[in-house]
Amino acid sequence: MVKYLEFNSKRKWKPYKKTVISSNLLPTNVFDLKIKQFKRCSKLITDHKEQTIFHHVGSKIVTDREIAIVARLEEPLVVVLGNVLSDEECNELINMSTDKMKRSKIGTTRVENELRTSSSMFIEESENDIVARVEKRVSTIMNIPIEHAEGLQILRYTPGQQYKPHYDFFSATSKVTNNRISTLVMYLNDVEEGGETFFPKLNFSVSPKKGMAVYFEYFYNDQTLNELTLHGGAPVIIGEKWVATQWMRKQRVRD
Ligand SMILES: O=C(O)CCC(=O)C(=O)O
Ligand SMILES: [Fe+2]
Repeated sequence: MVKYLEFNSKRKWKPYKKTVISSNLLPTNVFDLKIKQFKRCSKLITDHKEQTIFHHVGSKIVTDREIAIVARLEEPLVVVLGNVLSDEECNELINMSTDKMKRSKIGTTRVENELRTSSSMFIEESENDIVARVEKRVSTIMNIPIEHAEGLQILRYTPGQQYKPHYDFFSATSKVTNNRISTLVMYLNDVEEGGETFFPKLNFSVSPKKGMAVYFEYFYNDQTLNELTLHGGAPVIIGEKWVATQWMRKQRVRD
């Protein structure tokens, strides 16, 4: 009898006993052997996983609302979340921003650039009760104190507008010392067609849905994991797309 490991319902590796198949006897069930190989491989992967900022497990995050963990990719960590914002909060964020929209400015130099063709604006910190409530919730979800948060950025895309693949962190050559470490993109409306947030290196995309969000982080020691978070906003085909993006920095940016 030999001890094997299996992943139990509480996400813990538990030993279990199984009779070993003698090496000079071919297993009658090849599928059984494949399962054993898979278990050994997945144990190796788990052992080498890097620590993440996002610490929530299971299917829920309890804040002032109950957030649903809908799907997750482990490394790099990309999490799809449901019920992040109420309809009222989405509508209010859109209304607040509509009048203030300017052509998007991107990067540290804040120049206009074809990388992003949407319009955007930053919401001042805790501009009203709704913003303060959303920021608090976002800080709980992202597991980072609100002092590390840039102001919420609101983006509006009309048909044909997009955000080409990019990294949210600044490159080593940019000389930014307090870099970004994680992102939460919240969808403020339903888009009739197009506008997916896509991760070309992961072959993964998320369709916008009002109140839902996608979270990802890029604070890994292994730079290749950070670079797998390349992402963009696909062109909107029909309708409009509104998102609120929260970027978190390694060190505080507010008092
Ligand atoms: O619009 C999207 O889906 C992505 C937005 C984004 O990448 C960002 O705001 O950094
Ligand atoms: Fe981005």
